[in-house]
Amino acid sequence: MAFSSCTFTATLRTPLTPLPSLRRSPPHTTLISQFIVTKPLRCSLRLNSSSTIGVNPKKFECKASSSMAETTTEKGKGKVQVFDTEDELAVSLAKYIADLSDKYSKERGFFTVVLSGGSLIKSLRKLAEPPYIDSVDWKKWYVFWVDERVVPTHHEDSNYKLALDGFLSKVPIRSGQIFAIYDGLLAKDAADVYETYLEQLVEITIIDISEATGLPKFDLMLLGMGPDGHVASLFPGHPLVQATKPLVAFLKDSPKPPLRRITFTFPVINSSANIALVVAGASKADAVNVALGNGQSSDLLPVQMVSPEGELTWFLDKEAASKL
Ligand SMILES: O=C(O)[C@H](O)[C@@H](O)[C@H](O)[C@H](O)COP(=O)(O)O
Repeated sequence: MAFSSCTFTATLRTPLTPLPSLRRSPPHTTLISQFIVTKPLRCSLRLNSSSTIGVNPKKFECKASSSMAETTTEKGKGKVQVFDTEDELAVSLAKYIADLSDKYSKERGFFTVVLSGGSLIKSLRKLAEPPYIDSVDWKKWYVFWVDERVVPTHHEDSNYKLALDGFLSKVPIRSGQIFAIYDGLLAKDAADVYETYLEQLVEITIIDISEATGLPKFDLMLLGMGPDGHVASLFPGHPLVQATKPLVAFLKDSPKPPLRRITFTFPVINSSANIALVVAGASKADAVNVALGNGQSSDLLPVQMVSPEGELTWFLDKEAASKL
């Protein structure tokens, strides 16, 4: 990468605190030798007799659930929770995140969280309310983005602005621990700088490292999914879906506007300790059915490639699950 340390610190967003003592680490070129191709997700839903969701019990087995959700787990394939309403989904999501925050804050002294854009941010609203606003150890949080649109951070399309307005401005996370993708550079340069920044944070152990891949291992990645099954800015049929490097890539041809975006690629997404896929609304039902049910697609949907080193948990509302 063509950045001196001096350029690197100068490229940080103004609200952020630079880490001037950091030295640049070598790139991950020796660490990513091969992309681990993941199998499509399959799950087995278990429904009780009082279930109101539209799942065909012939396709799925049923088992005990929490009071608000139908919960399914199949070893290695993820946990699937279906909620009657998006509000119930948001309540459960807040508890899930708060529990992980507690675990990693105690175990590691840090909690690294990756956000996406879209409706996910609204679904985080319960974290900014009691009891979590008071009980979560917010000073341990370090926040990142899985993707960003190449627009100024005050632009309506900015994922940073979306998260700031909808979530981050309502919780006491230190501004120096919020790592936006820098908007003042060419897209490729901004992607390179962000990747270098991740390397720096791995070096000082704020971001964990995957023993399996040698890549940054985030404690929690919160992903939304588009109706076409895209996650992050990895779209069906796009070459970046199969990319093994860089860890942070740019594209100029996003099928979803805006065209120019920056995105993590699957090797780093799948090195995560935990991934939550948060999906609500009927427009997502077909893609959910391809990923979790018997639905067919001529393309491998990007969401089918989400397979973290750790735990995968789906948060679905009943509309998104309606074709299962
Ligand atoms: O920048 C983006 O566009 C997002 O990061 C993107 O990956 C988003 O998460 C999905 O498109 C789902 O968005 P919705 O939940 O709004 O459908």
